[in-house]
Amino acid sequence: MSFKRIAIAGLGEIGKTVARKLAQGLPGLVLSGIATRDRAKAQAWLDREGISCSLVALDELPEHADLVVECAPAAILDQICRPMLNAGKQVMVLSASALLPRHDLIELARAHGGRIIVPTGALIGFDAVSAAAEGTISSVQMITRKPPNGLAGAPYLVANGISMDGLKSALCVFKGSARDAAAAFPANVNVVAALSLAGIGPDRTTIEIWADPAVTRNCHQIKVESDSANFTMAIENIPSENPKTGRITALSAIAALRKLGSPLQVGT
Ligand SMILES: NC(=O)C1=CN([C@@H]2O[C@H](COP(=O)(O)OP(=O)(O)OC[C@H]3O[C@@H](n4cnc5c(N)ncnc54)[C@H](O)[C@@H]3O)[C@@H](O)[C@H]2O)C=CC1
Ligand SMILES: O=C([O-])CC(=O)C(=O)O
Repeated sequence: MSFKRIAIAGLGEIGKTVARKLAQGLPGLVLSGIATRDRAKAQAWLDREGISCSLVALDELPEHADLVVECAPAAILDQICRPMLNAGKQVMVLSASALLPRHDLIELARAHGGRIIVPTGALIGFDAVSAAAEGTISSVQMITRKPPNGLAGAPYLVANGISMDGLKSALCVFKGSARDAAAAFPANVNVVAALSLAGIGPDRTTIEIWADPAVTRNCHQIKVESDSANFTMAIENIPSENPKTGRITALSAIAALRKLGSPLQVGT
């Protein structure tokens, strides 16, 4: 059996969970490298976990992997994707907000026979959305409610002087397109960026973002109207140790990896 070599870029909340699972074993896949900012810290973590894996530089990833799971800060998306895609390889992108304005990376994948895979991540129902998109979708509307600490520090809040401190009741902090939301909240609503790529694009997909001290989970509601079906979907994500990131995100990446090596594929 030939194994697909999987590397991880970014050993944070998502990267650690994916690394653990790959080290335990996913059929047909092998953990082949990790690119991280702080090598000493990463090595100490690998030692504690009993995982043996080379630490590599971002530009060395194509030598070590057939597919890289990108789970790093949005700012370094290009440094991860470009070398891999130039080499005709695959990148699983979690930083979907950063991908939204980067159509050139999709063109690069096309030009070199590479591939960008965006898993459903912290959201739900991309099977139904992409099926409906084969017909005609008239609207995709999303409402996100997060505990205030799941939004704190977002560039839009900082630029507009909106503080999350001592918030007593739910506050709508943003209403607009997925494109504008991804730029305004790059580490908080990757979900709407990915949803827009699955459906009708970043300008027609809309979102309201609420900071809500009454919720403890990252809650997303989606309403889709189309000529094949109307549907509403909701998910309440338990935040991980990183309050911005739901626990299910890493599991979605693992499920997408598992599909790569599986003889049975269920769902679109
Ligand atoms: N698509 C989706 O549904 C979701 C996407 N995300 C996104 O996924 C990405 C990862 O999320 P988390 O794991 O929660 O973030 P995290 O902040 O826990 O981990 C990111 C890791 O990247 C490392 N890093 C920083 N600079 C680096 C460099 N130059 N080279 C290699 N590594 C570097 C950091 O040290 C950190 O360990 C973020 O962009 C986040 O916004 C998060 C949740 C849902
Ligand atoms: O999309 C994101 O960046 C994270 C998110 O909303 C969640 O984990 O529920």
